[in-house]
Amino acid sequence: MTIRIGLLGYGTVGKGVIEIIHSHQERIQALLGEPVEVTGVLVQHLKKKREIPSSILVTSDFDRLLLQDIDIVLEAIVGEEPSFTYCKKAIEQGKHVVTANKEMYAIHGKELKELASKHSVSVGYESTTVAGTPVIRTLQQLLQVNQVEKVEGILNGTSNFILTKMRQDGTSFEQSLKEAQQKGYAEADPTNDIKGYDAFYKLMNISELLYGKQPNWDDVYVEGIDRVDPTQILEASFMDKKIKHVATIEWKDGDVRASIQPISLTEHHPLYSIDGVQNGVVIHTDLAGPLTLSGPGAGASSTASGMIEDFITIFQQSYNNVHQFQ
Ligand SMILES: NC(=O)C1=CN([C@@H]2O[C@H](COP(=O)(O)OP(=O)(O)OC[C@H]3O[C@@H](n4cnc5c(N)ncnc54)[C@H](OP(=O)(O)O)[C@@H]3O)[C@@H](O)[C@H]2O)C=CC1
Ligand SMILES: N[C@@H](CC=O)C(=O)O
Repeated sequence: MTIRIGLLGYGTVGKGVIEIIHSHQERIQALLGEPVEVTGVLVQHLKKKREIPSSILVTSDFDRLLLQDIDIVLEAIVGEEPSFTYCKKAIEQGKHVVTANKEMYAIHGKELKELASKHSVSVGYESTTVAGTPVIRTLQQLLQVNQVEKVEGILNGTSNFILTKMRQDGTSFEQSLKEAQQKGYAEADPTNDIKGYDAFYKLMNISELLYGKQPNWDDVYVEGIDRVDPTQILEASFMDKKIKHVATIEWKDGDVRASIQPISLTEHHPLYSIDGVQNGVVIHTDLAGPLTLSGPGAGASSTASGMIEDFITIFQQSYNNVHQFQ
């Protein structure tokens, strides 16, 4: 039998997913024992020209996609809605879901997981947070015994790319943002990237995983990189420091505290050397000590890789009759 995938979105990430399924078909089939096929792709603008094989249904009607008898939905569209409605509907019809949509997941992740558990399916969300760099997987693994006291992270590829270009090459903010958009790092509307909200949603997903709750959103200080001045970057460089956009979450005084802001770091900080589109997290644990994990924070290949890894894990678990990611 073939495993049938319904893909939501054919932008940077959606295209990356199709490419990996095509280029790694043999490997995936060896892992799952069955061939894998994308049977339908959901898009917003049907008239856009795309190079999608004619065997794949291209539609803007989600119900039509569901009629394709799919086993799993890979969701790579943008924003809270209609993403949440589609994921919910898919789960209610017994389909697994993998999402890269950090905003939707920060708002509705908990509800989706509970619903998935009721319907004996799974939800994967690795790519919501630092693309395909396995931050979620690593935290899930650590949580078995360790207590994670604090996580500090550079969580937005676009912001780190821009700050690095401004510092290393003296490129303007505007030009660096343009390059980040051309490379597929920035969102089509980059407001959330440069104002810190993209990192905020990722941090909320980490919070939910670590502490089973999120801080009150109004209590979280969120500042983006849009007001960082080239002279501040230069002044930091003169003192051998780098300005980095750092998101922090910790358990303090019986509650979760979080903040997101540009901070000047010395070379002794583990996030100091993380440049360009690379992101990184420092995980402070009680037993394993501080651990640093870094990798690409954005881009087609990395993000699609995270989604495919989730997809494989879900089917391996379902063969073993285990459901539900943490
Ligand atoms: N780019 C990256 O590096 C990363 C992205 N993500 C997340 O992945 C998701 C996709 O990102 P990305 O591929 O960059 O985005 P793009 O803007 O490149 O592509 C978005 C795709 O979604 C489709 N789409 C948007 N809204 C709707 C809708 N209402 N109904 C149906 N289709 C819709 C668009 O259709 P059409 O083509 O017709 O316009 C397009 O194909 C986002 O949630 C993003 O935050 C996560 C990690 C990294
Ligand atoms: N726009 C995001 C994409 C990945 O989540 C970023 O730049 O980090």
